[in-house]
Amino acid sequence: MNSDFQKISEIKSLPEGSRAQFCACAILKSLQKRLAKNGSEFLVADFADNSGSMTLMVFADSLAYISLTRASAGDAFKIFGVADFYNGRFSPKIDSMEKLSEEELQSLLGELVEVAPENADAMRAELFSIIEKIPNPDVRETVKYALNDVGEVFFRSTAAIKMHHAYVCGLLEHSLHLARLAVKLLPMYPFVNPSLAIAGAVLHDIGKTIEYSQGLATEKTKIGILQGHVVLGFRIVRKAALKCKLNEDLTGRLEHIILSHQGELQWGAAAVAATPEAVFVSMLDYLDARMGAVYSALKTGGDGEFTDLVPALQTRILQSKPDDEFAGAKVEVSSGKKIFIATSNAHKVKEIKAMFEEWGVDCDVGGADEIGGMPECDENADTFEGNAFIKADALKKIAPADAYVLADDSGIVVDALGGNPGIHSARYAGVKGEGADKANNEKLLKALENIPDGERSARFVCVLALVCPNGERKSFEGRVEGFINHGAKGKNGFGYDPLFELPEGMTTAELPEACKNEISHRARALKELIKFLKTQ
Ligand SMILES: O=c1nc[nH]c2c1ncn2[C@H]1C[C@H](O)[C@@H](COP(=O)(O)OP(=O)(O)OP(=O)(O)O)O1
Ligand SMILES: [Mg+2]
Repeated sequence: MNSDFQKISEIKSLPEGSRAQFCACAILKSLQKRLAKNGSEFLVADFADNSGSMTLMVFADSLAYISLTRASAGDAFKIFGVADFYNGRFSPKIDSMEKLSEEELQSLLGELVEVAPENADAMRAELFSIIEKIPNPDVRETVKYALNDVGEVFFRSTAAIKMHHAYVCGLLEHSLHLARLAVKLLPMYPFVNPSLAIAGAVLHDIGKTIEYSQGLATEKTKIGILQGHVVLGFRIVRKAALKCKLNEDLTGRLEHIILSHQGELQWGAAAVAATPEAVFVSMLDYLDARMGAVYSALKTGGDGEFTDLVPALQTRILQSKPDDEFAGAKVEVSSGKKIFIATSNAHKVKEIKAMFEEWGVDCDVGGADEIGGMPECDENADTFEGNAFIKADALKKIAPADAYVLADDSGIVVDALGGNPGIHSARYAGVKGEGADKANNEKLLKALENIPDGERSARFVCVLALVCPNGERKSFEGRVEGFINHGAKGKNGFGYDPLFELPEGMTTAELPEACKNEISHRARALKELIKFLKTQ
């Protein structure tokens, strides 16, 4: 029967004065009895299909009047009438209407109600994949318990009667949007707890599963009117947290996100957001609710330059697209990680960048000079690791919050000198700046003057310290074994390279850069670090 009825949007655009007959299939959204000036009763009925809505006035002398007096919101009808206009407004004359049988209704459901634009199964799978990323297992279980507790209705419910995401699967779509936003934006705010933020994003509106009747015409339920989705959601989440034995502090903070997500007290929030996670979730909700309202307003459209008034936005929205021939262009934003290297040694930057390029993850590696230069710092720890973190922490203070900071502390450890110069390699000869490498090399050769071959074993050691955007700290060590020769050989590399003889019979200053970057202490540490980054 699909072909023998027309969509409401088609009927409303029939030419004025055509007085064309139509047949529509639509759902009764609301019904009111009114009195005309002459004292006779008439009914005002709002009907909608998935293309739009129309308001019908049905008078007592019409056959349709009898059908309608027995109807209630959510019933679906086949409507026969004539398109007519009154003062330029669509005002059809209704001849008769028949209630759709249950069978007809099921076969037409997709035509009658608006469904979220994204595929429901795919949205559901993506939501669960984000839930699996929640680091804290108790919070993760709490989210799953709450969803399981409310059941399938979460995945079908609308998110609203009118304001935003007001369609089948709108709640799923809106919750997924918040979860996606949370995952994308969390790196910018490392002080926001990720488990609570994602849980709050997924669960913030779960009370709507109870606040709304889940029939074809969404209305508030009795308990929905008496308690509202904020408090209903709080109750669902509290029960889940208690069942999952979430600790008291996390339970209180998760409850607070639900109670405060509505933003302002006059919008129905039970408390003003007072934790980093609650402020974060309420702002994500604000963004997605308003963008959802813009989407619906533009989709419904209208004849004018602007849409009809959008209550959620307190304005009308300009309908025309921007006059921009580049409007379809995708903005290229590197999806990779940003890493800044905390060193004032340009050789280290060059080697690390080359190695990242060779076997890196998708990341953008920069030197400290790109963000204001390496701050002065005192490398006064007594291990390579300690000094590496001193440098990483110094740059972290001025690095963008969503960037990783990586520092390298390295040196040469000579067995005949009891491990010296070791962590003091850079300042071994006490010379700073340009002449340092030369002075260090001369001092080392002098110190080993009387040490015979066979007792000149040494190794390069490198410790890389990584500070992640979320504050996590990791270190990785690499070594390469060799011995100290009797005089500088080779022009490549830096520091002690001309003196460091590999078992193969050449110094690391004689190796081409790419070869050094395969076997060096720095390469070995960096390979471990990249393994870690790939898990991030
Ligand atoms: O592959 C290498 N080939 C030769 N020499 C090397 C190497 N790797 C470290 N080295 C030597 C150079 C310096 O004498 C000391 C590092 O000292 P270290 O404090 O980590 O570096 P640094 O002061 O040059 O720069 P910064 O502290 O800003 O990272 O070990
Ligand atoms: Mg140094």
